Amino acid sequence: MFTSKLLTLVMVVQPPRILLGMKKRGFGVGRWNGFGGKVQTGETIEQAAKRELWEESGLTVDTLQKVGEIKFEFVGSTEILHVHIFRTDSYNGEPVESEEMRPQWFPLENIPYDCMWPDDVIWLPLLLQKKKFQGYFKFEGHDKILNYTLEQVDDI
Ligand SMILES: Nc1nc(SCCc2ccccc2)c2[nH]cnc2n1
Repeated sequence: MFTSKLLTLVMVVQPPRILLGMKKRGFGVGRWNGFGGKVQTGETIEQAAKRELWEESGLTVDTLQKVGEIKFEFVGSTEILHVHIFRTDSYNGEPVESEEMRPQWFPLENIPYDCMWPDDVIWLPLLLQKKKFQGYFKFEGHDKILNYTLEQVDDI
């Protein structure tokens, strides 16, 4: 019996650069990632994505593009992480460090995949090509992908 946990992830992309945050604590600590977290009761997934982006980076956005959904299973856990992934090319404000994240711009030609979740190198190129996708990754621990599926979709 698996339960599902709704999470958001926002990738801020302004070619030729991408804004990532170094996770300072909690789940995924020590890895560069987009900005996101849990969906709270009473908010939509998109509202949660905008809230988490603001809380973690200080940025506000008018619009987010929904680009993907990935479900993550971790061996030994009955909780599936259902991550809704968004992209934005425009924002208001300037990135500021938070308790959770230290933001930094990276050239798209030099994304620090070695210091990110190991699945990111598989799906992030689709986001950068403005494709829409749906995926499933099964992890053993936080470093080893046992198997995965990833497909492009027309609508997400
Ligand atoms: N890129 C990426 N992100 C996540 S969790 C994203 C959602 C999240 C969860 C908790 C705090 C902040 C953000 C991953 N999990 C397994 N592979 C992964 N890849």
